[in-house]
Amino acid sequence: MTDQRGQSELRVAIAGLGSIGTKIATALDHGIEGLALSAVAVRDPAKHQAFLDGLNRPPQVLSLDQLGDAADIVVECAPSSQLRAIVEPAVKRGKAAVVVSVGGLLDNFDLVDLARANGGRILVPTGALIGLDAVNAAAVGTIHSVKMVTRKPIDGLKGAPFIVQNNIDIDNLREPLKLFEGTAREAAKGFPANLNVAVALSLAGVGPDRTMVQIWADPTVTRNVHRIEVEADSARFSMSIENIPSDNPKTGLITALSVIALLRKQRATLCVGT
Ligand SMILES: NC(=O)C1=CN([C@@H]2O[C@H](COP(=O)(O)OP(=O)(O)OC[C@H]3O[C@@H](n4cnc5c(N)ncnc54)[C@H](O)[C@@H]3O)[C@@H](O)[C@H]2O)C=CC1
Ligand SMILES: O=C([O-])CC(=O)C(=O)O
Repeated sequence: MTDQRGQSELRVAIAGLGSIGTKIATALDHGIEGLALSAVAVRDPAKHQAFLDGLNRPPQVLSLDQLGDAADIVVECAPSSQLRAIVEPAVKRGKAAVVVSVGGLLDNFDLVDLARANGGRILVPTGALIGLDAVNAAAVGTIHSVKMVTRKPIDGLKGAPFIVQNNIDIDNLREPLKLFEGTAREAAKGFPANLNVAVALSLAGVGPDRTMVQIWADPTVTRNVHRIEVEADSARFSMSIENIPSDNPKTGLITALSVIALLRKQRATLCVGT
């Protein structure tokens, strides 16, 4: 199908139909200007059959490595352990990969070179965070420091490797406990399913080794709270966001919406924000 500008519809594939992936699939099925859902990859097809049958235009169900053939944009919404298996075949074929498990990108950064060599692209949405447009803009000048403080309810942190390895009991907390203070790179290792936002912030700004992060387990909050402070030669800004957890308590509801907003921009006539 072509639009009024003679452009053909962009085909989108989704890898992983969990809390984020199903919302993006539904939005595409309901209609995003110039885009169509062409394929999905799931771990257990039987589990998702009823959902897929309920879509107006059910996509093909393919393996992870086939998505780059069936789509122009492959959206990664799976655990970070699958990042390479999803992104590599797509960018090798010169396609775009939208990455939500952005923490996993740090250990697979050669994928950026691979994309560059093959005309592919890697797009990181703002996700569960706020204000990466301002951080991007400030980074065109000089950023002196970026600090982030994350507070999450206990369920949003349970099972994180840093907590398990250090035998920290967070189940019986009555007061906020600072679990971690360090760089975004270290945070991504210790909290791979909880701190993607810190890595996205670092890639927008001063990188994973200069972006400083605190992580608190906080039994007094019901939302995933992120506060950012940036000091730059163009501006000083503080931003905070209080995310309502989705059916996956580690994942804020706004994350899927951020990806949908990014997808809308791919073919929108009016684009607002960088
Ligand atoms: N960038 C950001 O701001 C944020 C990123 N995330 C990250 O996004 C990713 C997805 O999050 P959710 O949707 O909440 O997770 P989820 O656990 O709800 O969904 C992940 C899905 O991937 C599927 N999956 C696992 N292995 C697969 C495979 N080999 N092939 C196909 N599908 C497979 C699972 O069955 C599950 O349905 C996670 O890595 C999470 O850490 C989460 C929140 C914010
Ligand atoms: O960054 C993440 O992985 C998730 C997160 O903090 C949120 O949803 O607020």
